[in-house]
Order: sequence, then C-alpha cells, then structure tokens
Amino acid sequence: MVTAKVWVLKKHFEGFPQTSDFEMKQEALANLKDGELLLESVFLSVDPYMRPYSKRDMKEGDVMIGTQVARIVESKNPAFAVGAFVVANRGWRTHFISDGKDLNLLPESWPESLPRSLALGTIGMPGLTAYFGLFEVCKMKPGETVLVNAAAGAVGSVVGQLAKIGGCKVVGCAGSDSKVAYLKKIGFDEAFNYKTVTSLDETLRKASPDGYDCFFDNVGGEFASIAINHMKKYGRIAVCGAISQYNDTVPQKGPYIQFPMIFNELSMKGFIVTSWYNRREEGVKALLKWVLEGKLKYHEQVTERFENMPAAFIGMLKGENLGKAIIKV
Ligand SMILES: NC(=O)C1=CN([C@@H]2O[C@H](COP(=O)(O)OP(=O)(O)OC[C@H]3O[C@@H](n4cnc5c(N)ncnc54)[C@H](OP(=O)(O)O)[C@@H]3O)[C@@H](O)[C@H]2O)C=CC1
Ligand SMILES: CCCCCC(=O)/C=C/[C@H]1[C@H](O)CC(=O)[C@@H]1CCCCCCC(=O)O
Repeated sequence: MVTAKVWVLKKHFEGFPQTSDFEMKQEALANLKDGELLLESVFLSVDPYMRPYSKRDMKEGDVMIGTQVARIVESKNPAFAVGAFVVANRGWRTHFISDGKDLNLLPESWPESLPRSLALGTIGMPGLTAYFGLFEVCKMKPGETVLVNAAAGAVGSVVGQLAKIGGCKVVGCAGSDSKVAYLKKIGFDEAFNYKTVTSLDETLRKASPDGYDCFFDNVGGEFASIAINHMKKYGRIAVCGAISQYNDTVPQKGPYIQFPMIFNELSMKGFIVTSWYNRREEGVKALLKWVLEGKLKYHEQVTERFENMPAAFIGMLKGENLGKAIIKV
C-alpha cells in the first residue's frame, strides 16, 4: 500500500499566507482497481490563483488546489503505460490514483533537452495565458507598444517575449534590479523596478512617450489605475490578474477608470485562460516551437522537496521567484 503526503489548508489565509496556515498529512491509498492508475508527482506548481481561489472555493481541511507533472508508476488501464508523464490537477499531493479521465498526457515526443516542468510554466497554463491573452484578448498587432507588469514571472516573461516575436515594442516592470536585468537580457526594450521608481507616471511616460496600445495587466490596483492614463486611443487592456490585491484584508479603493476609458475609447477585458482551451494544442505547439528555436527563453525557480511547498508558495507571492515557481518533489 502507498502512503501519499498531502498539504491541507489548515486555516483560511488572513492577509498574507503564513506557513502555520498549512498542515502536512498522510493519506493511505487503496489498491488499484481495473481501469485505474497510480501516479507520483514529480514537479508541482505554486500559482497566484491559489490565494484568491482558496478563499472562494475551499474550506479548512481541504487539500490545497494545484497542478502537477506526474509519472505513472502502476497501471491497470491499457490506455496509460507505466513510465509515461502527465499533467494532472490533483492538488498538493505526492501520490494519487486516477481513472485517467482527468489526465493530460505529455507528448511521447517531449524533447529530451527540455525539463518536463515546462508543462506547468512556459509550455503550460501560464504560457498559454500569455499566448491567448496577448494575441486574442489584446489583439496585439506588429508595430504596437505593449506594457506588462509582473514581467519577470511565469506569465509576464512569456508576454514580453511573445510581444517581441510579434514585432512589437515591449515595456515591462518587476520588483527587483536583478529581475529588471533579466528582462533586458530576454529582449524587453524598456524595463524598470516598480518598487524604486520615484514616479510610476513619469516612468511610464518616459518609456513610451506616445503611450501604449496594449496593456497586459497581471497586477491590478494602483499600478493599473496609473497605467490606464497612458493608453493610446483605442488601446486594449487584458485584465489577467490582480496580484497586488490578493492579500488585502480591506478592499482597495478605485480604480476610477471612466474618464480614460471614454476619452480614449479603450477596451478592457478580463479573461480566464481555460476559456481558450479548445485551442490548447495550437498554443502548446507554438510555445514549444519558439522554445526549441531559442526565441522564447525560460527560467524556473525550483524549490526542492514537497515539504517546502508552503514556503515556495509564500515566496512566490512575495516576489522571490524569477520565472515559474516550481517544486521538485
Ligand atoms: N486570467 C488567467 O487565466 C490567469 C491569470 N494569472 C494571473 O497572472 C498573474 C501572474 O501570474 P504568474 O505569472 O503565475 O505569477 P508570477 O510568476 O509572476 O509570480 C507572481 C509575481 O507577482 C509579483 N507581485 C507580487 N505582489 C505584487 C504586488 N503587490 N505588486 C506587483 N507585483 C507583485 C511578484 O514579482 P515582483 O518581484 O515583480 O513583484 C511575483 O514574483 C497573477 O495575477 C495571476 O493571478 C495567471 C494565470 C492564468
Ligand atoms: C480575482 C482572481 C483572479 C485569478 C486569476 C488567475 O490567476 C486565474 C487562474 C486560472 C487559470 O486561468 C486557469 C486555472 O486553472 C486558474 C484557476 C484555477 C482554479 C482552480 C479551482 C479548483 C478548485 O476549486 O478545486
């Protein structure tokens, strides 16, 4: 019999998550029935959505939500071979049983040169968020100017590079000088540290005096309230995330968006990437191709050991990750 380790939400987060809000438990897994598989998580993902969705969907004692790349270690299902890798959405667990219906097989042709953890990042949900958010929600066109915040993270770093691939000028910001240096290294035209600029307003104006056609917003809050005044006529804003608000105990005021929306006839659209998953294969194929061609660079912030998942999650919310935050079991 296999015993899984799982992380549960012991206590709902109040403000910023604390390690004491989590508890690690053990779960004895039953023997496999016909049609079932036993899987072990190899890489797990910590993502910002876990903070707002825990409040919306979870109760205390539930296993933390989340996805993993897992390896099939035993199979009583002829459609799944032992040794194959899948992406699963089974929460913070080291092992689990599945009937196969909720699994996405990684292609057998997954290139040897690439870590399988990319299926949780640049070639997974965050990469697809950048792809559909930029090309479909922002409707970015060559020659335009794109602004993205949280630009050195899993989604933002792909947004900036896809904007360059698409023939645009790209301006990005992040929360440390080393992240800013990384953005310049991967091709951003302008990059700045939003924590140290004296005036965000002046910095945005200087980075693109004519304004921005597209704004890919991962942060929301005050940043978005200022950035909206720098949009060009008919500018498009993709409201992807609002990480600056996820840990608020008192809701922030504003933004008051009516004037710039009306004067500049802006479009602003919130989106959830899974709404585009009928085109998932197309997105994965494009992202994989650009990675293999060296046009789309990736960085992963790998935390070793399942035991360190809460610390990795909290660290990601604090900005300790460059690129995608991953846990290697
Ligand atoms: N709509 C959708 O379908 C999806 C939305 N998202 C959203 O996209 C955003 C980015 O996600 P993801 O790329 O996975 O995460 P990241 O890899 O970018 O990690 C989060 C980053 O957010 C930044 N951050 C944290 N707090 C603040 C703050 N108060 N102000 C500004 N930046 C902050 C930190 O970077 P720094 O050091 O720069 O501060 C941190 O590294 C999130 O808002 C997430 O919810 C993600 C996936 C799908
Ligand atoms: C105001 C909240 C904004 C959150 C934005 C965000 O990060 C969304 C992420 C989703 C992404 O588009 C695809 C996902 O899988 C993320 C949502 C996951 C929800 C899991 C809920 C599972 C459960 O409740 O069991």
